[in-house]
Amino acid sequence: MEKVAVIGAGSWGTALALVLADNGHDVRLWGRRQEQINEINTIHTNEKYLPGVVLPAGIVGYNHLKEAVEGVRTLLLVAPTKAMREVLRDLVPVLDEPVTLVHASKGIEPETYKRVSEIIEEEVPAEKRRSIVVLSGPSHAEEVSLRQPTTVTVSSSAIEEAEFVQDLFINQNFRVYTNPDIVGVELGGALKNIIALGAGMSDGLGYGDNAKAALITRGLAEIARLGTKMGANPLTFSGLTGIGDLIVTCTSVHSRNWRAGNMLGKGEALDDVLKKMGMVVEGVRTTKAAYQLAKQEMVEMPITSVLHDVLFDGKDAKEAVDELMKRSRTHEVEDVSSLISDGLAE
Ligand SMILES: NC(=O)C1=CN([C@@H]2O[C@H](COP(=O)(O)OP(=O)(O)OC[C@H]3O[C@@H](n4cnc5c(N)ncnc54)[C@H](OP(=O)(O)O)[C@@H]3O)[C@@H](O)[C@H]2O)C=CC1
Ligand SMILES: O=C(CO)COP(=O)(O)O
Repeated sequence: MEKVAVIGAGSWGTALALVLADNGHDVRLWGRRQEQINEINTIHTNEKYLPGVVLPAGIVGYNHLKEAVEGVRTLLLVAPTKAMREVLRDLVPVLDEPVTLVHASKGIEPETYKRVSEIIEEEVPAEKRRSIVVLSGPSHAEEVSLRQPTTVTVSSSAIEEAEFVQDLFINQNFRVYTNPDIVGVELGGALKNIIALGAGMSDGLGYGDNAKAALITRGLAEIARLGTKMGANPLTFSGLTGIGDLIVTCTSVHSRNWRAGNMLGKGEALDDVLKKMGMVVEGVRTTKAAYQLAKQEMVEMPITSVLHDVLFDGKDAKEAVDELMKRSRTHEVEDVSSLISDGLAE
């Protein structure tokens, strides 16, 4: 049995705390609102984020970070990407021993283009961390908390640390794989949220399954294009954290990104949509980050680019689709076009 502190009592932190408690670990779930922590400790629910779910008694809520992390060797960080630096800056002074830092957040920071593991590396001094491990994959909190079959991947540069985390979480409902490609695992998880916004928008506009299949497939192509440019293994994008997460987020009504996109497609304004959601919609900030990063790296990302214009420049969603459909003709598989331009195939 391990002592694990889960930092972030939103939907995903609470669902992962439930998996750890089911596995018999001593789970401390930290949240910043005292009334939420009282609810977790007295009636064992977190109604705002996981309505109807009764939490195992093995989850104890904490409102004070220092108390939550005392004597703990493993921390699971599940704050929205936007809040990650702030949370880490509060956390570092209360860490006495080096810890394994697992994170399960999916985003890229717009100002720096940093992945979450890079933010952790910057904020937590080397002497306070054993390793950084990423947990990602097709996994909605709503289904995990009902103990429905789910698969995820953990990734770390230290395989024994990834296997340690695999063992912490794995059970008959929650199957955990390892993959050493941190860059690919994190970029797949972050960038799929952009495409999910687009899939929701397409549904909101009244387009059908053909359009959604196109978005998923061409979305994967541009995710892999940027990902490999940033150093990822292209094979990672055909795994759970690539196509797997893209499928679930583009097709599930649980997806906050899909739902936000759907409202945008129906003509609602971004600010109103975000207010209505009441939960984090990571794809919005990640669209900004990916759009700028792709420009800097000179990587073509047509879907991300039109979505950026819809979200931040007032482009009409229907016009954005027209623009995508009217792009000049091209090959489906880039390797073919480079072979042709090199005169090696025709
Ligand atoms: N939900 C899911 O199914 C999945 C989510 N993820 C990822 O997990 C991450 C967290 O998402 P999720 O749990 O769904 O988000 P939610 O919107 O459900 O919850 C957000 C949580 O973060 C807290 N929070 C927000 N801002 C701050 C801050 N500045 N300081 C401290 N805590 C803060 C909120 O606290 P408060 O209630 O007090 O506002 C709340 O506990 C995201 O990166 C998401 O992409 C990944 C896989 C699945
Ligand atoms: O990452 C997720 C599922 O794997 C959650 O996606 P949403 O944030 O769109 O709900």
